Amino acid sequence: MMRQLAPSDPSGSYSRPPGPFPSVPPSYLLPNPNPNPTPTLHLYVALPCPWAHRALLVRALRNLEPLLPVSVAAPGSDGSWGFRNRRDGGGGDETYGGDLVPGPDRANGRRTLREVYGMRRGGYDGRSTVPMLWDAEKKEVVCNESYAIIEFLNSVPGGSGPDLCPPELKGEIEKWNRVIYPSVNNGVYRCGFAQSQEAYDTAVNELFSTLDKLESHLSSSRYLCGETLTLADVCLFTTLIRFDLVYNVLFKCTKKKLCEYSNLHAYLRDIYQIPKVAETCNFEAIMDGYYQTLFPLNPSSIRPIIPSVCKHEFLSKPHNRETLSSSNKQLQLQV
Ligand SMILES: N[C@@H](CCC(=O)N[C@@H](CS)C(=O)NCC(=O)O)C(=O)O
Repeated sequence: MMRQLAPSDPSGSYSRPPGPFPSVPPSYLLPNPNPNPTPTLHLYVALPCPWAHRALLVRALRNLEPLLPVSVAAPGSDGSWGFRNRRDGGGGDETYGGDLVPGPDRANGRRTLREVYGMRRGGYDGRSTVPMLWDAEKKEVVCNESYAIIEFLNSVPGGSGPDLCPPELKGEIEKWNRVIYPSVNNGVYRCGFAQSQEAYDTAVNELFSTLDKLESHLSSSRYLCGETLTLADVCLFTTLIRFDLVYNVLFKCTKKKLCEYSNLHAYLRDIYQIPKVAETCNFEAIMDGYYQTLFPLNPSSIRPIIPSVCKHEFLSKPHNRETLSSSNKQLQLQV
């Protein structure tokens, strides 16, 4: 059962299959003289997914909602992504905020994400993953690798709000990503999908030793790269917001709860309280998505009660991190 859910190498370690559309083709990249740079682009996401959450966050922080419509899929009975029609109780009001609930496929009117992938010329029989950037005019998948999508969305002309990847921080952002991706973002999956004790032990020790280092780094740095929120923070946030809700319990990331790390938890609250971020976090959908669909890990599909530290009221408590921003202008990467 686990083998179907999570491919592993001979040692039992989870190995994430690479996506077949790893980068945004240069024709979509700058310089782009088109006054509306994304006229035909459409974003497919699902609310439980941390990788799709990255794209929703950058879309919100860069104020791209008017330029980039979104369709929100939900897990179907077989765990694959599907869309809800209005008569199924699906959302779909066009006002901002109202689009972040599972609803219809607004670009193609299909019932499942697999059908959308299958519309591309040449067909498709790979994994139908979110996030996925779609060219509605060419009927083609542009990219389905979250980091490439968020780098692209950050650079799209017409976006406003802070640059999340300023040139002077690009090197440092990449260094953080090399730490965070294997040990934390993919690290929680390496714990949950391990198929041998040894693979689990390696993954869980790597995860918590990295969280310990992040805890120490964030004691004197407001964000990972100093006082500027960057794409590296976006990537860390979408894993941390799911940590006590899901990964601590379902993926056996049990050494500590995230709320036991005072700096990491305050950092999480700090980002959560940035305008529009909370609207991208749907705790009910996250719980349903993980506990009800990862059948081999939770055969009864019982959804545990949401811990109080994961609720909006708790995440809205003061974080007192504003003062860190001015005291630390010369940060060095310490991990
Ligand atoms: N490398 C991809 C991973 C995306 C991914 O694994 N998405 C999951 C949801 S969390 C998915 O859509 N899985 C469906 C499937 O494997 O069929 C990224 O970072 O964008």
